[in-house]
Amino acid sequence: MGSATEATKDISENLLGHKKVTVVFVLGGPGSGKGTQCANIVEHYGFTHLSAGDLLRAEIKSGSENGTMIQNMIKEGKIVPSEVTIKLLQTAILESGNDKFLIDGFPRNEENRAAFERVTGIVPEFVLFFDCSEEEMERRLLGRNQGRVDDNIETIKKRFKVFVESSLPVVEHYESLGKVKRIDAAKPIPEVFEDIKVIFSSLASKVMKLVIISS
Ligand SMILES: Nc1ncnc2c1ncn2[C@@H]1O[C@H](COP(=O)(O)OP(=O)(O)OP(=O)(O)O)[C@@H](O)[C@H]1O
Ligand SMILES: Nc1ccn([C@H]2C[C@H](O)[C@@H](COP(=O)(O)O)O2)c(=O)n1
Ligand SMILES: [Mg+2]
Repeated sequence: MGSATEATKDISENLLGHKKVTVVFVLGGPGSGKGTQCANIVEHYGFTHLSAGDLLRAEIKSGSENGTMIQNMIKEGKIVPSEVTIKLLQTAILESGNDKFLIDGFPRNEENRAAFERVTGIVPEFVLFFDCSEEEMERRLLGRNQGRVDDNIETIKKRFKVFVESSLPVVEHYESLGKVKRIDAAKPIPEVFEDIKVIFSSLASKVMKLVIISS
């Protein structure tokens, strides 16, 4: 029964306001394929995908007072202050109507991580980490063609530096807690998803067991 109790704690004891939620952080370098695979996970496992970068880009488009600051930071490959990004994530979670979320590209640094835990009380179920070489990520970003202001070689180099210096320590933090599930993201898209399916199918059966135990 020990493991069932632990699983209950992990899945249920995070609260956002009065809402209980399950969160998976999806981390990896720029262009490692996070967004691509989140779309697959949503389709198969019913999660809501919240990309911190997409939320920030939507904030720029909305004409918000923070828009210019966000735009400049994204162009420079810098990380936007946590309070801005967390507010966007909190609003999206509360408005979603869902109770399970893929939070993609967040937390990006220690400040993001600590502030999110402090403000929301949410501890991730696990971290899905996309492991990919810079050479491959650079090739993908330069071929992405989605009109992003940061998909140019100058900004890409800056984003890689920020990733190594600020984001990898967050992954190491979760690794020390035994929470990281590492994916070889250099494989072709369908093969990466096959590896991801193993992880999410086992999460789904863990949740099913919990439902049976508690009913
Ligand atoms: N496994 C893969 N093999 C080859 N190309 C891929 C793979 N996964 C994604 N791509 C392509 O690489 C590009 C970047 O993918 P995606 O946008 O999913 O990355 P990301 O990790 O979300 O990047 P960012 O952090 O910049 O948002 C896209 O053009 C996508 O089609
Ligand atoms: N937690 C975050 C996530 C993203 N940003 C900014 C800086 C990133 O370079 C940019 C693009 O993000 P992506 O779409 O690549 O995940 O958005 C941030 O400041 N903080
Ligand atoms: Mg993305």
